[in-house]
Amino acid sequence: MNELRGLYAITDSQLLEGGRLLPCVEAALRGGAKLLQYRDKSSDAARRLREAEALRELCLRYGAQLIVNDDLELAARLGVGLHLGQGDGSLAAARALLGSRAIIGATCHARLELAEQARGEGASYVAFGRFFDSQTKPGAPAASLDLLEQARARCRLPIVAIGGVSLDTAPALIARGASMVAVIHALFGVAEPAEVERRARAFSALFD
Ligand SMILES: Cc1ncc(COP(=O)(O)OP(=O)(O)O)c(N)n1
Ligand SMILES: Cc1nc(C(=O)O)sc1CCOP(=O)(O)O
Ligand SMILES: [Mg+2]
Repeated sequence: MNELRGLYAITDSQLLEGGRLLPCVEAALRGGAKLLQYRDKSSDAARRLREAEALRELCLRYGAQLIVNDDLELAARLGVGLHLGQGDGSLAAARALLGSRAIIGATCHARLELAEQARGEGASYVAFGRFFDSQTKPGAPAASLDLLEQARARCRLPIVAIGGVSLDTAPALIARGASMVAVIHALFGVAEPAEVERRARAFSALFD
């Protein structure tokens, strides 16, 4: 499995509507994204399956890993990774179903004890946030850079930082111990795939 370090791109159905999903995701992968999360809150199961299959194919082509948000059944059907928030179901059950090689991530907000628990239940990475103002999820609980430093010191899993991550804010997160930065708006909130690729390259270069 690839090292969990670098850009973690997360899709957004509103930002990527109108046929933009695949060209913009391909641009992010061309720009070096290592993980791609399919985050779609709709209940259109047929479309979700179709889109996730297409994303799995793209990830395969670019050597990246696909993670499905929230939906254990879809992740199991496609044989890909899964991200679970608090309240999205049992991490231990997901690990049992997806197997030891699957990448499974857990939302820990700003709480170190949740990271410890997630590690015990088989998480591959822990995600903390939101670190900055987020256009995508403005109401997510806030986390501080100090928390990130404490997590780095105490937590033996790769750490994902999320929430308001931009090319301006990412360097501080990486300096304080983030293994990956998870980005929606600052990556996909632009019109042209070429600009998505440029931004992905710039995020990826922060990890060199
Ligand atoms: C990498 C990463 N970190 C955190 C989240 C948030 O998960 P959750 O709290 O379950 O919220 P939703 O994304 O489901 O709205 C995430 N998706 N990815
Ligand atoms: C999906 C999500 N979860 C968060 C958390 O803090 O758990 S913040 C967030 C949104 C991230 O999008 P953007 O890069 O546009 O801020
Ligand atoms: Mg969730």
